[in-house]
Amino acid sequence: MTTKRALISVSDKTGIIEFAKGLVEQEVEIISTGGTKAVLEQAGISTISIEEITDFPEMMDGRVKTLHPKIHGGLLGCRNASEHLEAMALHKIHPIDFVCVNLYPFKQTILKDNVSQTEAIENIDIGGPSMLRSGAKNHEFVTVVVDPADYPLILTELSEQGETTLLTRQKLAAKVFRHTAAYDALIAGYLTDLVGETQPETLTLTYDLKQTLRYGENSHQQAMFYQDVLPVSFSIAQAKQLHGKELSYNNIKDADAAIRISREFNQPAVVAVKHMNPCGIGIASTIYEAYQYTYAADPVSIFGGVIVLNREVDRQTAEKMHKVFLEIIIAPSFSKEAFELLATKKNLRILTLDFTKKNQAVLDEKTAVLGGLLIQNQDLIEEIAENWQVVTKRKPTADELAALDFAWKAVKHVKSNAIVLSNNHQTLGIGAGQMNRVGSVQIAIEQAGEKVDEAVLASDAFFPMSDSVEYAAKYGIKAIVQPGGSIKDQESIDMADKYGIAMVFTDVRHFRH
Ligand SMILES: NC(=O)c1ncn([C@@H]2O[C@H](COP(=O)(O)O)[C@@H](O)[C@H]2O)c1NC=O
Repeated sequence: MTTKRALISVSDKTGIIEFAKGLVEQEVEIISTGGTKAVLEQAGISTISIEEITDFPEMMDGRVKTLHPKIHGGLLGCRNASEHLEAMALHKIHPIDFVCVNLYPFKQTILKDNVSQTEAIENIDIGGPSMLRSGAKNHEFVTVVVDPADYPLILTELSEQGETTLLTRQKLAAKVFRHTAAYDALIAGYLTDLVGETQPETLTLTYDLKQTLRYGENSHQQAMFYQDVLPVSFSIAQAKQLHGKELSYNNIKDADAAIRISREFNQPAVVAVKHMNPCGIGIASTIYEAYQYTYAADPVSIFGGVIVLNREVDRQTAEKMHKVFLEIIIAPSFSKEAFELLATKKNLRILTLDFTKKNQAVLDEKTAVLGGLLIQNQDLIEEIAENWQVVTKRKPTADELAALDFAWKAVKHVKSNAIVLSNNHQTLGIGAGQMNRVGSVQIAIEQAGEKVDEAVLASDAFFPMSDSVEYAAKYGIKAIVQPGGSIKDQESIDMADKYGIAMVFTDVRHFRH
């Protein structure tokens, strides 16, 4: 019987000495490449160098070392096919039964600051994936391992039954193909970005499992949370949980919605979200005041809400939040006293987020549909209120203009048809997700109650007819911001003029479906 052989060639040397020792104990011979060989020999494990097998030196800065028929023949030859065995005998190819390879650190390289293109390209591993793929293809006979976490499983099976099981080899092969596919996807993404290709004919995305969730939107749905393989700092995926129960599927979606809204504001701002819509947004000169505005915006809906504050949470603000049942609080930091107080609630999820990276958000937005994936740029268009077009006889006052600006920032985050009523620092009424626009106007006005007197109105898209303006006028709304663009714009303008409403057109629509 031929001696079993393992080929070890790893960039990440974690656990490799123990693994190699374990293989040697099972009378497996080891072949290894330059750096790996040095590490193993230093640990007293003798190995066959790759050059001895290939009869070629490692060359071209390591670009060519294992790319040789003596290696790939040893990995790919079927041990039960007479032709293959004859070819192996003829060409003196010794079978290789184990491949242990992990790849050049391409991801870590491109994540470095100011990395050169040359360095990135040099970190594209060619020989490694080739061996992994050869071994994985021939998993009927070959055990292939890419993840150090799997070394113990292999050693256990070898010591218990003298070989790995077919099922283990199949599982390891599947893992290898996932790994090489993700590795290549990252390289493809890097080069695609480099050449500025924005509409590739094939989309190769890769995400890493962050968390297996207890369930999905409902308890009978299975769910997982995958994160971008290149971390996005200002995101729920990278927020750090300091306290509380594990995030649920719905928590993650709501937190994401709240984080996106908080991107709109530079001054102290507090955002409260329920079911992916804001139920209150407040801005002020202090975070304490901003929270009070947010709470007062809708003291009923905030119950069970997700709160994002863009400044450190102090004791005073924490005391206020402590009085309310909240699911999640996210902020850049918490004072010691604030944290201690909030953490007395066992289940309350408390997270920190790096607000210094607020503007480094990803540019693309992906939405799964049955059988496909939609991709668009994020709705990050920069708008300047001074450039809006006043279409009515009356111009908005400076105070109304500030309120319209605030309402406009809020309405783009409300599910369409979206209407927001606000003053210049606080939402007062939010009408979300109605199938007709006037329905959203009615809900927002009803919610604002008596505060409708101090409110301006923002509509995420144009009014198809004048009924919304008429309804708003009846309740005393003094100013409106909307994109304009309806064939019946003039009817809405006439209606606004009739009631002395100041109306501006932004020429930009903010649907959110
Ligand atoms: N060129 C080759 O033939 C080749 N064969 C193996 N490698 C890689 O070289 C690394 C190990 O090198 P070393 O043992 O010299 O530290 C591994 O990440 C392995 O995937 C290669 N490098 C790049 O393609």
